[in-house]
Amino acid sequence: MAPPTPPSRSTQTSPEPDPHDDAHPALHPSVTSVPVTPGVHLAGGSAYIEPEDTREKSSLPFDPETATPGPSWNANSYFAPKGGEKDRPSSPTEVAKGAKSGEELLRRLSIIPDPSKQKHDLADVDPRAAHPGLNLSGRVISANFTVPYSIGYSPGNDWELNSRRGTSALFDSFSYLASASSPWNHVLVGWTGEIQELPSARPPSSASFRATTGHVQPNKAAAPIPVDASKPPPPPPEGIRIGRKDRDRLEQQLERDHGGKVVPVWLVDEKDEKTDTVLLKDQSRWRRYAEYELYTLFHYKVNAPADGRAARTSWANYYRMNKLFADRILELYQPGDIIFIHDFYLLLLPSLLRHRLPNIYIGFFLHVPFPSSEFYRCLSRRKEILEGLLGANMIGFQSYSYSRHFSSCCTRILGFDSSVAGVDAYGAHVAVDVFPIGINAAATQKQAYGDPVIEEKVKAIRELYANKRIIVGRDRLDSVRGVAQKLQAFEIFLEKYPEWHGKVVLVQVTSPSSVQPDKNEDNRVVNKISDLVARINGTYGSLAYAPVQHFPQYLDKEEYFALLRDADIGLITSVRDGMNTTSLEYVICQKENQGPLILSEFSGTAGFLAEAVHINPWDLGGVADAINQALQMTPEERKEQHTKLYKHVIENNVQAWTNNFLKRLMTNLSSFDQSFATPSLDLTRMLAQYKKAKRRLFMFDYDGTLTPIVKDPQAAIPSDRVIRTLKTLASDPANAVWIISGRDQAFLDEWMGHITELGLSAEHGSFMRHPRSDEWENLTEKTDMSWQSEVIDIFQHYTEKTQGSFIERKKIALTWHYRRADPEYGLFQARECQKQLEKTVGKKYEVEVMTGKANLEVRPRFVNKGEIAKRLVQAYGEGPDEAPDFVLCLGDDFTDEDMFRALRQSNLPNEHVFAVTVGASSKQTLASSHLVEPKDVISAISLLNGKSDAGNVGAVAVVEGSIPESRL
Ligand SMILES: O=P(O)(O)OC[C@H]1O[C@@H](O)[C@H](O)[C@@H](O)[C@@H]1O
Repeated sequence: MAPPTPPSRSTQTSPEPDPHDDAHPALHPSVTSVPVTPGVHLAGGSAYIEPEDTREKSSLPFDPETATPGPSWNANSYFAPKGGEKDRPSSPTEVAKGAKSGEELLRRLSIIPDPSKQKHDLADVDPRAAHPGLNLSGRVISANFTVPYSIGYSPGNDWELNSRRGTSALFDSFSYLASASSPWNHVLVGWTGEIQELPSARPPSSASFRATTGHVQPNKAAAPIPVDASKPPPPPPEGIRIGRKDRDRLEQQLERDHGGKVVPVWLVDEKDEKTDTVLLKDQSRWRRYAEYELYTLFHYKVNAPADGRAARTSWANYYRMNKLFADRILELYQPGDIIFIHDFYLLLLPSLLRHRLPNIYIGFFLHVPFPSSEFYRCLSRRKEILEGLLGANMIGFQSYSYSRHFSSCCTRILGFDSSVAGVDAYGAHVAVDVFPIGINAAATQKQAYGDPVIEEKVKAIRELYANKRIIVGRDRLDSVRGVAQKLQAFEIFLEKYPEWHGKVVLVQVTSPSSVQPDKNEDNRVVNKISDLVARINGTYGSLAYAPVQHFPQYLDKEEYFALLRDADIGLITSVRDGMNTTSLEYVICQKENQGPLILSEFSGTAGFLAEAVHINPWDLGGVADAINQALQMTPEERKEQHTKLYKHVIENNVQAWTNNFLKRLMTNLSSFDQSFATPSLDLTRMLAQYKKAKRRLFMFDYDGTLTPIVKDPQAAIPSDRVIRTLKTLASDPANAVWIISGRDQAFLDEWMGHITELGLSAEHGSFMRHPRSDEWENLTEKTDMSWQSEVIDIFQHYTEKTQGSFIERKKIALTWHYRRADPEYGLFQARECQKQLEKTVGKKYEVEVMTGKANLEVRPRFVNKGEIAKRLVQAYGEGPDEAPDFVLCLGDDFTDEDMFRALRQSNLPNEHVFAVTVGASSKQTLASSHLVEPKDVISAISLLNGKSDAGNVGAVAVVEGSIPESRL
């Protein structure tokens, strides 16, 4: 089949702006405020500067020497905005200026396509070509908490859009997706962020230099931003009112003025329908739950118990925010789009989307750490968050340990089967994988080395710190960044290695945090850092020398790159960190100097940069020693280390990361595509055959089929609804209804014995009780049972080793249960036990060792549920008017596969047999269809009984993988 052809935009010649046209991204400047120029209609919505990386194929890695930077939406967006003319986007007039011919002019204005800058020949490089079955639209809709701008509003005027600081790697990924270098069309959906009203009267920010050393200010022209000034000024108490015209204007600006289409999500407090005006009051409330609860806990910090009402409100806001994102995305969605959701602000979005569009393709990436289950389980909304995420088809993490923690939480908290490859949830397989994010390496290199201003600064900083070795650190103001640990380790270094006094400086830049979990903590961190700096400089400094140069500010980008280039050591001591982009930028900037990188093993980057010097930031003496060793590395050692690091950062750049994620998502979508998976039970067909049939046979497993699996097997008793449903079914004389279970006679008698119309089979077919009879037939009477004592001994051994496990002794079969034990340890022990049983009793006797749901069972090989199924079918006779003309067989585990096998081997026509497994559609099974859980089984039987609530089962199929809203 030919690969789906994405809507071709590169051949667009219409002068009318096409709202879906994102083929011509603008090279995103650091500050933009572009009016929509009346009378100038440009393809793609605005004039653009083609990113220089159009030659860069998506088949990465590329050659760092020749590669040029990709478009940079906010490349290094944490830099102080400059606002100068050269940073403004080019107006159409400016773009047109240098054109040497009419054709070039039209090309520059994007009115006709530039052949050298078209998207690649998709058949050659498009990864979608490998997955024709997915019917992809060719578009990626990214969902990120905010758009890449800080937005300023002045009623009636163009909106002011300033590059948003932080998450530069992610914004570069969006930029890449929107560029001509990627085969995708791209739309970014994000909140506007806290909109600031711009009254002309408002005085400019009174930023002042607050370096705590007071000794050196690297560049007076840089606009250092004091930490406290980073937060937007509080909105006026009555809030900000925004009318429809102004909102439309922002949407137009965002749609036309950037490297891809941006669609804002409006999070508002009130809306006046009459005037179509929205009111924004407490704008920060949308981030509160994510930043106060999730960010904190995901970084292994616990908040003090808070007032319950406030917690409920912030959760409600979080849910609502996710819901509004879902609404916005669904307005844009076209079948075949891929939804790529980012980070901890949008953890509920996957399921909210899946709930409404069951077949939507969703990838999710978590940029921050995911904590171990021991920590995660402290979260009060732990279930809802996991369930929200499990609506995705694939979930990506920065490092292997985070992905393992996640899978483990799904098993421990939700009871889902999981492995390192993924989680089986709600009848679907959710893939889990690791994708450490990179940076736009080529762009960083070009910026750091191509600019004469930077060259000058490199010289100036060198002169400033002449004869000194520079250790550089740049971190956000947040206790998890480990700045205090860094300073303490540096203090120990100075104490332990006095030979370095006067010869080493630590230049530490601390920029404001991108999240606002706790103001008090911010202040505590600021005070602690100030105290440490003062103490170190007081103890080891002099009038001419301050060992710590601390700058609590954003640095101008030229200064930042110059500093990274001048440094002799990069020092990262985060105590918890998803991915540290400073360390990657440092590696690029050290192309000439080849300085070593000291990196905390608690940063997600450590797994990515295995060649760096890894340290434990809590081991202050160890960090001090690492600094000393790094300072003494020979040029050969430095070169060897740096070459490896550099290659790694260049090859695993953000473009490669983006491509990798999407490629893996598509592979997963293809392998778990519904056409390969077990289909849902076709209720209509089943009902039609049921109505036609005259001799009907029903075979139901019990645990996991008619009742859910619970911690205590004795507590798995049939509900009133199950009993009534079975009774009604069995009361039809045309129906033979059997329960075929691994349970013993006593249990089946106790709970279902009173329904005399039912047939019962206990212990996997060892015993049978026919309908309307009290007698149990023993099919194993003559069997040698000497194996039992040996099995008991082995089970006993594992019971002693596995807290919470226990043995169930039945007449014939023996079961070892670990469902009350630690799920992961229990599973591990069960595998060991199984191996031992198979090597010993399994070889000596005719017995089978079977894995069940959190249990292991041993029983004689010749008795199994398949034999019973065979018997029951044969009991009708073989002739066309004798054999059952409707068979419904339901089971959930390995032991039930014997029944499905027996039915496959029978001579019954396929259309008369409904072999149904209960569980994930991805499960390996001999059944021909599946239902998700026991309640769907009861709904399906009710449908045959003619009960109206049977409709639920259809709904279950539709909302597979979604969270019930009531749980939220
Ligand atoms: O075959 P079923 O009904 O799924 O039961 C499987 C097992 O389920 C367990 O819960 C019982 O304790 C076992 O005795 C039984 O064998």
